[in-house]
Amino acid sequence: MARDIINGGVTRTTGVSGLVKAASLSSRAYVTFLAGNGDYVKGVVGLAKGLRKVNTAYPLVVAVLPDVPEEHRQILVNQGCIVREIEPVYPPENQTQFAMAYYVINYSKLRIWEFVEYSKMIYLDGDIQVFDNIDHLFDLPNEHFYAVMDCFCEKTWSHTPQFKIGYCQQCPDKVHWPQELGPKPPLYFNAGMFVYEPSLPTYHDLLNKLKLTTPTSFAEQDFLNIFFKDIYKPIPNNYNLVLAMLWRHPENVKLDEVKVVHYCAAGSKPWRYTGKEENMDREDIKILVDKWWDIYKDETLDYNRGPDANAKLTAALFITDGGVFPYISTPSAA
Ligand SMILES: O=c1ccn([C@@H]2O[C@H](COP(=O)(O)OP(=O)(O)O)[C@@H](O)[C@H]2O)c(=O)[nH]1
Ligand SMILES: OC[C@H]1O[C@H](O[C@@H]2[C@@H](O)[C@H](O)[C@@H](O)[C@H](O)[C@@H]2O)[C@H](O)[C@@H](O)[C@H]1O
Ligand SMILES: [Mn+2]
Repeated sequence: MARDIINGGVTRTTGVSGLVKAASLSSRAYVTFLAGNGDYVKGVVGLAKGLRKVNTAYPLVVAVLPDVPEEHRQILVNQGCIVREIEPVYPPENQTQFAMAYYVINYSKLRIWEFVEYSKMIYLDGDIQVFDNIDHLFDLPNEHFYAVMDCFCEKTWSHTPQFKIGYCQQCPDKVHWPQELGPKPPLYFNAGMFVYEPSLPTYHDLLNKLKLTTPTSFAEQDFLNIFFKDIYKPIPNNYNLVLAMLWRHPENVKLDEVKVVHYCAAGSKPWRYTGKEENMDREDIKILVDKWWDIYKDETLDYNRGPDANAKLTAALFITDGGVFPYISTPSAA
């Protein structure tokens, strides 16, 4: 029985083919993470609308910590998101100074490996926007962990040997890794976006290994880099533009080809943007922040309120095991 979650009514089943298609489609989803009762919910609303604008075939799951208020959860459901509450994950007792104090909550991202009703997921931070359809990433071969390489040049990296000698994997020929420092560090990804396969064995392995791993500056991002180092496969920067690349490695950025923007540089969160922090007065930053706001404010992108809302078919599907019913809103009828 399909249930139309837009109006909460019970509608006619959309037919076997629709359900089979929905079932196969619904084994894939985007997922993001939301904590607290602050303004990151705006980031997630923007992300939900951005994914809708690029006509993704897949839903957006939002893993929320218990401290996310009901009002914020309702906002997300009204934007067509699938809201899943998760329990926090804390790192072992430690004296670590995280690069940002709040990074300690980011370990809770690890819960998304438990979402095994999906065979493949793409994780996106709430401060990310998708400007081109990236559904094709779901077709990447399984058994790997796909993400974009990070950059070590911001002062948030000043505690590391890479930063101290001016080495960055984004320009490995500029400053070579010196023999005396031992083997070159393995490729390191930004954990704001990645393609992965939920798996209970991997989930339990992650949590068990976390208990034995001393926390470090970039919290769960460092931990995920250690855990997945043997199966990590870099994907092009276009799939997660870490904004610092614009001034650290402009030669590696073709802005008109960028598909995903990660507003992670200090002062770049669009919903808090003032333009006052370092680099935030750059024209390219202003353009990217405006592009985020254009989507956030676009009411035609609101869920089931777009111009072709009636033409859109929405197949809601119960998955009996957990009562989870992801919805599939197919792009407007041709
Ligand atoms: O108060 C917070 C801080 C972080 N986050 C989530 O955790 C992710 C990682 O934090 P952030 O993006 O701020 O880290 P950055 O990529 O800027 O280092 C965010 O994108 C949000 O999805 C959140 O929901 N509430
Ligand atoms: O908790 C650790 C965080 O580490 C990462 O953010 C950092 C890191 O990428 C640095 O390399 C950048 O210099 C910095 O700007 C950026 O904020 C992830 O984006 C975020 O989701 C989260 O995992
Ligand atoms: Mn981020």
